[in-house]
Amino acid sequence: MSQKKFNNAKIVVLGGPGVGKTAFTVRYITKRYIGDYDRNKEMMYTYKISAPKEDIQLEILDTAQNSQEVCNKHIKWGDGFVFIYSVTDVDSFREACRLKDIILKLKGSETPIVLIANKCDMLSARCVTEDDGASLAAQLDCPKFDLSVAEGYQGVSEAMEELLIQLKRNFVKNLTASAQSGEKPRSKLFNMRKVLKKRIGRSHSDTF
Ligand SMILES: Nc1nc2c(ncn2[C@@H]2O[C@H](COP(=O)(O)OP(=O)(O)OP(=O)(O)O)[C@@H](O)[C@H]2O)c(=O)[nH]1
Repeated sequence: MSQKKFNNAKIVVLGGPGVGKTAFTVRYITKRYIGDYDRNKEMMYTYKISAPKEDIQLEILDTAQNSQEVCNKHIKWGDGFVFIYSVTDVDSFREACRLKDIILKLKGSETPIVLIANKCDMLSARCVTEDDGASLAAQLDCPKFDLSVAEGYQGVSEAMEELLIQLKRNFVKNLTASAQSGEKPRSKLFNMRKVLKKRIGRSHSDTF
């Protein structure tokens, strides 16, 4: 890892069909809810957060329904994950449980994740209980946000803030771990000097 500051992160928004992945992403970036989105379309967004010390550049991948192979590729690419299910759709909750197993296998248990129980405004259509969601969050060891992307920006913003906190914590931890193992990030100049030294050494030995 050569990056010394937490100034960028790759986030993947995952979930079953129609759970509100695009609505969530667009709400976070624009604060708006349009209500009618291109269905099953994968989109990559870049979004800059202004922070006091340094801006943070986010790449946010709003996924579509993909083959398992593509889904695994996205998971390997991401640093942090937003798992969305709809409280009105049991299948989407099962999909979140399935994704949990894949994430734990591919990325390990310390991966930054937030779990989103979306469409809480649809009270009479609710079929996934808060307890079901809480149990999944416990298995993932991650915070859960019960919200309605349709109704407001606040929950979305809080969930993303929490994910950023986890991402930063993970970044610092990895940096500390690599410093302790003596694996210092090398500058380009350092590497060039090393190559030059080797070359000079070789040409000296060629002359004898
Ligand atoms: N009632 C309600 N509808 C929502 C909410 N969030 C999203 N929707 C609606 O759910 C539908 C699907 O939303 P999308 O954001 O397209 O969902 P998606 O997960 O990106 O869908 P795919 O990419 O097709 O899998 C749209 O009609 C949204 O308006 C919500 O919080 N409440």
